[in-house]
Amino acid sequence: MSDAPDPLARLGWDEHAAGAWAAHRGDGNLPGRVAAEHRGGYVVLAAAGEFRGELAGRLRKAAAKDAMQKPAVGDWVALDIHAALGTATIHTVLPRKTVLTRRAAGRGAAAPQIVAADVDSVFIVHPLDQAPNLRRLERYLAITLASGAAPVLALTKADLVETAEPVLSAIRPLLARVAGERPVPIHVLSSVSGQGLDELDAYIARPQTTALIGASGVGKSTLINRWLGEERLLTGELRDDGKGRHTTTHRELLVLPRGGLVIDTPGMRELGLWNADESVPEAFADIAAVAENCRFRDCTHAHEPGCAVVAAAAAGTIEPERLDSYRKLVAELASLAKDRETAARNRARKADHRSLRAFYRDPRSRGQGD
Ligand SMILES: Nc1nc2c(ncn2[C@@H]2O[C@H](COP(=O)(O)OP(=O)(O)OP(=O)(O)O)[C@@H](O)[C@H]2O)c(=O)[nH]1
Ligand SMILES: [Zn+2]
Repeated sequence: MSDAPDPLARLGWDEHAAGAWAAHRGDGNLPGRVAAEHRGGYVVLAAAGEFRGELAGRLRKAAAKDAMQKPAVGDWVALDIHAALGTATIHTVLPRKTVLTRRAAGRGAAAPQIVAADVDSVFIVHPLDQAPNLRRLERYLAITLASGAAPVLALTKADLVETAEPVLSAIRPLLARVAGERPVPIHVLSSVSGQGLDELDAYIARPQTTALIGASGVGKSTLINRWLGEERLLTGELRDDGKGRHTTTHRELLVLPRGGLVIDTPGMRELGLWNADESVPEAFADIAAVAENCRFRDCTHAHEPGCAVVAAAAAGTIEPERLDSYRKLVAELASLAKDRETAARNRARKADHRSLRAFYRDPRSRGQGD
């Protein structure tokens, strides 16, 4: 690519985006990318600059019915730009290349929430000064694999430990069992000393988009600030002394000096599985391979006769913790499926009630919301 890329290339415009856009060329709209979502609306980036985005009526209605249709940070969208007002109407979300999705937080909600769209890699961030929570890493891995983006393990705060070896040897076996052609890369980093940062150039150069996930305080914002070359994001320290700068506490797509783009995902406590039916077995390829030999296809590997997984655990070829973790994620997927069924039934029932009320012109239905 040339030294002076066209403005869309600066937003991560790639073959996929160009292909997705082809269907919209000629309808008068312009392509743009969702950089942030606020309570009242969106921030979108386009070739002509940054605009305040709002949803077109039709898209608003579709998004209210189905959360996956709602524009998310990272999405390419078709815009009607009102340059004089600094605003843009978002008409369409272009077909996504990848989508990182979690189950919306909160009790009983059987709805998805998009964490980031159209990312190429997802950095799963873990600090070296903490013992790795393998269960948590397995969950991050399953969610990342489900997104279609490439998982990368970023081990931060290398300056705080003498050696990364204990954490590496705990994590390596877990990553070695992930199905797929490419092994999951591991990077040992420090945003303080700069160690390992030059290994990351491939992820943060044009036209790559990278999302960072991980618990609070693992060093996501600090790493992004390093990439930005400025203290743009609010980090733990800044938060403590409460200095006001251009800071952010929400998901935001940022353009990096090297031409890549990055999405921070601060403050995400829960990462419930959503579309992970296939990626959980992918993250547990070792157990999934053994499970092929279970007597029942829908074996939960708990108490069924002829369970090959339980037999392998008894024989010591599968670690009990790993089996336990796998079972928990499989159970979470099963309960999600049940909650989704219930939610769908309730929606259908509500629709029936509405049409019945309309049919009988029930006076109670007048002036009463539901
Ligand atoms: N020693 C050391 N400290 C670091 C490093 N990276 C981050 N920190 C510190 O760790 C703390 C948390 O870092 P953040 O970057 O705010 O963590 P975060 O992952 O963005 O956290 P949330 O925004 O809450 O999700 C801050 O005090 C940082 O200064 C590092 O490489 N070395
Ligand atoms: Zn079984």
